[in-house]
Amino acid sequence: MTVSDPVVESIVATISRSATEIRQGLIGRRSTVDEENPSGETQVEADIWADELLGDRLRAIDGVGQYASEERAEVDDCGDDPATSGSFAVAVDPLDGSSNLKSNNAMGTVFGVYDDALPARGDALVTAGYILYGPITTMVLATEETVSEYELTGGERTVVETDLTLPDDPVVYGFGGRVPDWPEDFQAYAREIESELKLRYGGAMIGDVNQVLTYGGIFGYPGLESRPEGKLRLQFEGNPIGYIVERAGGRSSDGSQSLLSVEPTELHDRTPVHVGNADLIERLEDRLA
Ligand SMILES: O=P(O)(O)OC[C@H]1O[C@](O)(COP(=O)(O)O)[C@@H](O)[C@@H]1O
Ligand SMILES: [Mg+2]
Ligand SMILES: [Mg+2]
Repeated sequence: MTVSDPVVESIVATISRSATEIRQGLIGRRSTVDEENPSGETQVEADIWADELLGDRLRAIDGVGQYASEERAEVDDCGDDPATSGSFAVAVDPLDGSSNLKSNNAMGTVFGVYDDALPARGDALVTAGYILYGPITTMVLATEETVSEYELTGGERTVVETDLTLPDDPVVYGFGGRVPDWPEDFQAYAREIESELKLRYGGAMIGDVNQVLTYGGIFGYPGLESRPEGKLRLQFEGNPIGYIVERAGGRSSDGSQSLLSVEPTELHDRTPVHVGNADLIERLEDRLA
């Protein structure tokens, strides 16, 4: 199954073909380097390597006007301006959850294809997806039409599900950040959810969101007392995940509105992120109001 726009298909094919290589290249690249990314976080060798690999390949595609990643400070202009031409901007979190490399746990790659210049609102996304490096390498891809799941091996992508939707009856939840750092209203909401659903938290947004897409439920990384803007980045994490979950029939929220309506101010903006079954997100917004 391919995406109807040839440039977007080329972007998706490039990322999915690179995924098996990225997975293989993690070996020997687990240690931290003496560098910080633009969000002030320690980088591991693999973060920088995966960013360079994806950046080189995506910038070479005709019709990609901008490449941006969590690992580089500025937008890389590599073609026509996506705001005024038919070009696309690609925003990537090359390795999501890379601190899990040390303990050898799940990680991912997240991407969003915008038809506007970055930083852009999530409703400018035309496609978004993620790779999950679990026991099997899979890709979840959301387009305007549908959400599909693929298995990736040796550069090939094989469809396993063409119309992925969030199960109606929620089963799992996962919330990031230290509990004492959660604002009181979020703590009260979490107490309710704990009594209804099962905890699933692995410390990589992609792994945790994939649990929610598989079983139904809610994933959240809230605004914290010490950091009201939360931890996750709007362009590289919040928008793509919000788009995917909304396309799959769920909802996304920054605590008061859909992530896709959040107005960005800077490329590396952070935002609280909540995604999951619509009724759970509505309840959350009521509690935080
Ligand atoms: O360790 P914490 O505070 O629970 O944070 C976990 C969150 O941070 C992240 O690892 C941030 O992503 P990066 O690894 O891409 O910086 C998310 O994947 C995850 O949801
Ligand atoms: Mg991430
Ligand atoms: Mg990352």
